[in-house]
This record gives sequence, structure tokens and C-alpha cells, in this order.
Amino acid sequence: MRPPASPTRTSRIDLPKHTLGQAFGFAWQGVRYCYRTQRNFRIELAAGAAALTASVWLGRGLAEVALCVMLVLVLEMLNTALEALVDLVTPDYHPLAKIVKDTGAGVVLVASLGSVVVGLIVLGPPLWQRLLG
Ligand SMILES: Nc1ncnc2c1ncn2[C@@H]1O[C@H](COP(=O)(O)OP(=O)(O)OP(=O)(O)O)[C@@H](O)[C@H]1O
Repeated sequence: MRPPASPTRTSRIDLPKHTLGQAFGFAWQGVRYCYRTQRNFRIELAAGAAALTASVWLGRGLAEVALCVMLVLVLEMLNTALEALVDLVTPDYHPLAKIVKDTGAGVVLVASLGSVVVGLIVLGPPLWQRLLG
């Protein structure tokens, strides 16, 4: 996805020094940017919340599910950063830009599918038991 209108350029050297609190604020802006602009991020967050709720309800696999949810969200954010970087470097069509973006999306896809498999292995049997018993 293309980032919103390009921000004004400022030389890196002109930027004022920032505090630890401000650094945290910048990082939080990154999280909010992903939530606001990336539909996939919101879908993954909702699916992750559902999986965590199921894990708590079943009393099983909380650590595994939490790790998978974090992995997918983190990779989605890295993919978003990669997309923005590609658009910054080349706003025009370029075969290498396509490779970078497709591979970035592929990374998230593999992590998501792997997480679904882990979820089925960890939560499937107890869920089945709970529903039948
Ligand atoms: N500059 C480019 N050069 C070549 N192909 C591109 C370029 N920009 C985008 N593409 C192609 O279009 C696809 C979608 O790119 P886009 O930037 O719209 O990502 P997106 O739809 O936001 O992806 P996602 O849904 O993963 O966030 C890329 O995977 C790539 O195949």
C-alpha cells in the first residue's frame, strides 16, 4: 500500500535530539500507522485476539499462541516498513520492487499459515473435547 502524501524532507542532521519518552512515542506512532493503514494488520490483530481468548478459555497453549500472534504482527509491521521504503526508493514500476514487495508479503503469509497450524495443533484437541464433552 502506498503511504499517505509524502512528508516534508528534513535533513537528518537538523533533527533535534529526543528523549526516551519521545523515542517511545515515535515507535507507538509506527504501531498506530500500521493499525490505521493496514487492513491485514487489523485482521491479524482480531484473529490473534480470538486465538488468545480461546487459549485462555481452554487453559492451554497461551505462550505458543501469544508468540505466534506477536510473530505475525511484527512481520506485518516489517512488511509495511519495507513497502514504504520501496515506494520511497522507486515510485515507478520496477521488477526488483515487485520482488521485494511480493517477498515481504510472502513472509507474512508463511508466518500466518504456520501460526494457524500451530493453533490447530495446540488448541484443536482441547477445543474438540470441550465442544463434545
Ligand atoms: N513499484 C512497484 N514495482 C513493481 N511492482 C509493484 C510496485 N509496487 C507494487 N507492486 C506490485 O503490486 C503489489 C501490491 O503492492 P502494494 O504496494 O499495493 O501493496 P499492498 O497491496 O499494500 O500489499 P499488502 O496487502 O501486503 O499490504 C506488490 O506485491 C507488487 O507485486
